[in-house]
Amino acid sequence: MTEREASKILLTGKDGMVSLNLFYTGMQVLGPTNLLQTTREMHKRLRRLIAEPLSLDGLKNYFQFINMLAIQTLDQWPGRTVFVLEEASTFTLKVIGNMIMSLEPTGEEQEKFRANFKIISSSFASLPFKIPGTAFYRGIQAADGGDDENKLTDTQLKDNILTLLVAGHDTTTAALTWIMKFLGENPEEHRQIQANRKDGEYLTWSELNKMPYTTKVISETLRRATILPWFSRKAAQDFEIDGYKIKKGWSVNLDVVSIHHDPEVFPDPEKFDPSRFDEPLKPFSFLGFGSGPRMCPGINLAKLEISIFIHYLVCRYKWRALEKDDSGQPTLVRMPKNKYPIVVESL
Ligand code: HEM
Repeated sequence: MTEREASKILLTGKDGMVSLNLFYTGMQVLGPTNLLQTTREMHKRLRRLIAEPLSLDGLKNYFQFINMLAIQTLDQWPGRTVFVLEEASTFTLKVIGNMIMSLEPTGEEQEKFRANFKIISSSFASLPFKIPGTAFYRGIQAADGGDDENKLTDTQLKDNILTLLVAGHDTTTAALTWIMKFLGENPEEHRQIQANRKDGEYLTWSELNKMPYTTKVISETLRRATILPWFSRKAAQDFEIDGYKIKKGWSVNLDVVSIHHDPEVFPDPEKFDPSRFDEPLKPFSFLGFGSGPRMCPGINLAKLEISIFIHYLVCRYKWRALEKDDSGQPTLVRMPKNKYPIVVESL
């Protein structure tokens, strides 16, 4: 389905009309109780549990870690060819590894985690989970009300933590890479923030929450690159959509690339233009983080990581792309095929 109207029906999924259609390997890897496969009450409950640690308030705890990691990562960039996709992947994995498992950014455990996660992305493996004891685990358990009967089982916890890792890693990696590709060098907002800062050299929490232009650049990147090009649903009952009769059990896919390139909503759709987001858009025309009950629960985290990284990048460095190649990899999460090679200079 390529129309905005269809996206409204499929994404709001009223009356339990559709469920998320997870491909077979995804179901196997993520386990039977993962958020993506659950529906109705259980889905709502799991969403409620992960909402707190992924809220802006919850994320404050990781702000300093992400700040320092962005600085350290960028410090290593000048003087060599940097494949942005690879670096973005390392950065986002370290962030989520720290959040969910309290992993330090370097050391043996980090290496083990990275190696296993690579296997997980394409098949199965067990992760060196140390979940009990981490702040994230306590956050989830606390949100659960402390009632033993209602506590998530170990399997539910494992499945869902893995789901967050898998759902949050490639997506944020791709977004960070594409944003650098589209951003070119448009540093005004960040240099202004830096110039207005009275003391200290690091980005502060309140500055982070006042970046209107960067927010538009992120949205326009997600529109133009459409990192998740289609969303898949399974019909839980017979229904009709846009005059098509859909039978229970069928897959219905929403073609988000078409919705994001509808010239009626986005004139000259191939052009990168953050000012498209100056005014509110028609409902269901921008689906960078989805919409409805399955809208991305990692939206705050993704924006936080990207904004921090971009801040230090544009304040401290200038960069140049080494290739002019716009093709993407044929993967579910769209990424630049050439991993976006650049060279970087300190300012
Ligand atoms: C820029 C980065 C990201 C993008 C573009 C993105 C995009 C999306 C989109 C479009 C959906 C809805 C898919 C659908 O309706 O079929 C979604 C769902 C989801 N995202 Fe994200 N995401 C990002 C980062 C993250 C992060 C950092 C996390 C976790 C920490 C995360 C966890 C999830 C989960 C668990 C779901 C499924 C929600 C549900 O079924 O209720 N995402 N994401």
